[in-house]
Amino acid sequence: MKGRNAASGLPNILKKLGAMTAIRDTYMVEQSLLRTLGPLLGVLETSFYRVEDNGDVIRALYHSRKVVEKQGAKRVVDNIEEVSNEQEIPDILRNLFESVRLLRKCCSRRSENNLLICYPIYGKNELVGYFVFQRDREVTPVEDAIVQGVLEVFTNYFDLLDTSQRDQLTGLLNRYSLESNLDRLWSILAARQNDSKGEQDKRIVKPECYWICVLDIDHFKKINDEFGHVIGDEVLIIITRLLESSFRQSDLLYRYGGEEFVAIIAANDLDAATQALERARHKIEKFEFPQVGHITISGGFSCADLSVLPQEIFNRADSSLYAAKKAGRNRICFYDNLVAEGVLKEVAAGSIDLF
Ligand SMILES: Nc1nc2c(ncn2[C@@H]2O[C@H](COP(=O)(O)OP(=O)(O)OP(=O)(O)O)[C@@H](O)[C@H]2O)c(=O)[nH]1
Repeated sequence: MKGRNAASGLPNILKKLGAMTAIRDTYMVEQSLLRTLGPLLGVLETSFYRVEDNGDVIRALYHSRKVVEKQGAKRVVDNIEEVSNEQEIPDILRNLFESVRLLRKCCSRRSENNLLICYPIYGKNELVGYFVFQRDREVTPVEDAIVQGVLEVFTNYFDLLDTSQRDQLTGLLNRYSLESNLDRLWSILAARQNDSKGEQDKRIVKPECYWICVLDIDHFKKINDEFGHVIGDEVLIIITRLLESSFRQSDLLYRYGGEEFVAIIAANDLDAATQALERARHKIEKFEFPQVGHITISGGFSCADLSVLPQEIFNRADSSLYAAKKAGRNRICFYDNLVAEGVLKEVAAGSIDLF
């Protein structure tokens, strides 16, 4: 793309920015960023790596486009793949990330016949990710200005959306965000199922299952009544931090209601999921809360089974939480076990609409 072409592509760029800012879901906005920048730079593959505070990659998005010809007509087909806990980032890319992080600007590395080019992405002045693509030549000053501009619109809009999806007291994702993420999770699982029928991508380490857990603080009303709402709020914040430190960065944690949290965690099997949840419960049980002393939580969880509606899985976890409360609190119950023990009756899939 020469300078002249880039300028003449302005209406197209504005159209794409308009489309990007019409989206109301943070994950879709990330995808839209790649769909916008790939064609602008004339490349077929782009990637976005989201990083946590210490610089570790927590999520990667890979976008690819190819032109397919069917009955004489050409069509562009694009594909987005999302990977949590990406394990196999090549050394050359890690090295490039490090330079970009230290220099706080776009850097490139020669890789065989191509250049690997990486831009830093900032949110609230902190590094939040990298935008990466490969090409046979460096970016021109005009392209550079366009990429920087698009990245700036992206981060400003992303921050705005992210704020609207977060609970103000704890900073956790809110109930509205859970609703959209549950549907998204089901789409990812469906894509994986199709994937496993075809050729598997060896690069991706896929957890076998996601688990949805509803957690609730025990006797929280008593804490408010005895110590006041300010202390109650402090307890909510401390419990949030304890839960966050018990799960992986790539797991999702929501404040669903007053003293109710929802965790969506990736784990290979029931044992691993139980361990993660028990670790969280135990951490809270052991903690000495200022003024209040010891507090416990109860929880119920279920496996994200694709053949069942997301709302129904949530309902299973929620009824398991109710069973945990009834059984004496300070415990986490698994839905299938409760059904096998006859404590809960299996509800027909899809018959309940919670949201
Ligand atoms: N401090 C504070 N309290 C809240 C907030 N949101 C909800 N609550 C309180 O949370 C309490 C929830 O009480 P209940 O639903 O009766 O549950 P509980 O006392 O925890 O009892 P169990 O769940 O049965 O163990 C109520 O007193 C609410 O006022 C909040 O943002 N801050």
